[in-house]
Amino acid sequence: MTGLSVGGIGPADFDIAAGACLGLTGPSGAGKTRLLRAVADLEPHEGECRLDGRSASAMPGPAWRRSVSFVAAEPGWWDARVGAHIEMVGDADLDEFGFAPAVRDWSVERLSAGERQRLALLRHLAAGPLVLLLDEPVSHLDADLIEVVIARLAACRQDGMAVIWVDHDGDRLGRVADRIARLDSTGRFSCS
Ligand SMILES: Nc1ncnc2c1ncn2[C@@H]1O[C@H](COP(=O)(O)OP(=O)(O)OP(=O)(O)O)[C@@H](O)[C@H]1O
Repeated sequence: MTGLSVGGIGPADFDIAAGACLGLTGPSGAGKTRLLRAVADLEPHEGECRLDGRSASAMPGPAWRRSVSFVAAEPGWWDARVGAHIEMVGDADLDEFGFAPAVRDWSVERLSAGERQRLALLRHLAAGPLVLLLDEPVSHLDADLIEVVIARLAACRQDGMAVIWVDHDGDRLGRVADRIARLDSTGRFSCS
């Protein structure tokens, strides 16, 4: 990312190698979500994002987002039935994340916050992104499930997927990330 800024947040300059994880933290309202959305080309922004030399501005947004996938803190659902969202997710993956295959027949409405979080993550992973942008991805999970998610993401990183992980928990970021970036309350970006 070069000179990335959105609504007075940034500019942010950083590179992420394949398989690396950048942690992003900062106070509530600093602009972490907006910065992730800018990386995903979901918000008008300045600056340039490149993936393997390809510029986001030279690609249609949906094509960019197939490679650079944003997992929102509150995932969106477009069908009343869970199964419609996870057609590409196998039963073994569901099991790993604590679900029986019958979850496909559940209504989205009945899902708990943590169930939504896990299913949304599985849905994004099934698409095989090169970069995953995670906005507080384990905020609704218990300690055991947090470990499941961390282990799964570590395995994906072994396969080359890069991650930006937004979290308020500095200890957790210290565990999962190679480098920590910070937005302060004025939107100033710094990276260790
Ligand atoms: N489309 C928008 N236009 C203008 N301001 C916005 C827009 N979306 C969000 N904001 C504001 O930008 C600021 C940063 O929001 P953002 O959601 O990125 O913060 P955050 O760092 O992710 O916060 P939190 O840790 O609470 O989730 C907030 O003050 C928010 O109200």
